[in-house]
Amino acid sequence: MPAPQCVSCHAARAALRRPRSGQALCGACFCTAFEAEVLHTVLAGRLLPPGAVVAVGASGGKDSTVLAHVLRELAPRLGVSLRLVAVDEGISGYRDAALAAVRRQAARWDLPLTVVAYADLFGGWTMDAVARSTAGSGRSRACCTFCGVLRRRALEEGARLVGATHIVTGHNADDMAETVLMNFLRGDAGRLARGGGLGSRGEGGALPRCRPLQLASQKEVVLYAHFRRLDYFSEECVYAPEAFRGHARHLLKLLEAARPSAALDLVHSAERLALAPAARPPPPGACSRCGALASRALCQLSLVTASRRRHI
Ligand SMILES: Nc1ncnc2c1ncn2[C@@H]1O[C@H](COP(=O)(O)OP(=O)(O)OP(=O)(O)O)[C@@H](O)[C@H]1O
Repeated sequence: MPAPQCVSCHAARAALRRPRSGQALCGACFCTAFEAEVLHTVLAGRLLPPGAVVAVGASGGKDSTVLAHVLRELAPRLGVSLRLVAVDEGISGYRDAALAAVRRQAARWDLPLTVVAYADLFGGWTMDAVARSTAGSGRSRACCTFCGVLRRRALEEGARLVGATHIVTGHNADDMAETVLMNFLRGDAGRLARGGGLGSRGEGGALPRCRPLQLASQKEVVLYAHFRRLDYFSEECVYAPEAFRGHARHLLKLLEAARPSAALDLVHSAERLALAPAARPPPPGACSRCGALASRALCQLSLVTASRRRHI
């Protein structure tokens, strides 16, 4: 049976059915609709004001590749300029290939790229060194949590280096739904209380951050990359199989099989669960050792480096 006609242009054959709505669209109309939805997310949420210098966290993966491409399309209408900032965590057998993809993208899109490395920012520490130092200690499964904290700091440094006023990352609806599930499963009331808004205005002097793809499903991000023929790096980080996130991902897939809107429902639930400002836990303070943002007395980096010193 031939494919149905695209319900938007009525000229081309449909190439897909949108996973949530079931709408049959051709590739070109799907990409136009996807870009319009991201534009709406940015404008309705007032995420990026005209004149903003936007640092795009570029990992080389599908989400940040799609984000950079869409924002580049929308930049003239939004009145913003873009810089790519990539973080080299020092993960051999993984990050070098991903960085090569980011370099190809920067050249293809003619966007300035800055690479910041953990080793330069954190006294010679790379993720490989952290993983070696925690191996067998029962803390190795926390590698991804730890890396996430350092990456946040590194992205902030990189963004400041290029004169950015805002930071954007490629987290999509599935990523956010997994995080909500993880916060529930860990009983992390503090994070749940902060809710799942589209970004932060910049607590404690940090640059404002936002996630313009937060309402887009992973499937549609992949479809967009396919129809726009984007070149991205698709391998998983070598430390990811140990991460708790994998269980949340599995759980989300089961939920989506029964209820296709499960990921977006979880994202919206997190927004509704956000507590009134007065009932929220206090905002993060400063690490007593290095002064970085921290929700406890010592930040994650100080905790790891302090315990490493004790072992020596
Ligand atoms: N090494 C990095 N350098 C710069 N930004 C990063 C890096 N790793 C992650 N990010 C940012 O954080 C977002 C979410 O991170 P995640 O770990 O899901 O990335 P990924 O799976 O490697 O790639 P992607 O999300 O781009 O497909 C990315 O979309 C990107 O914007």
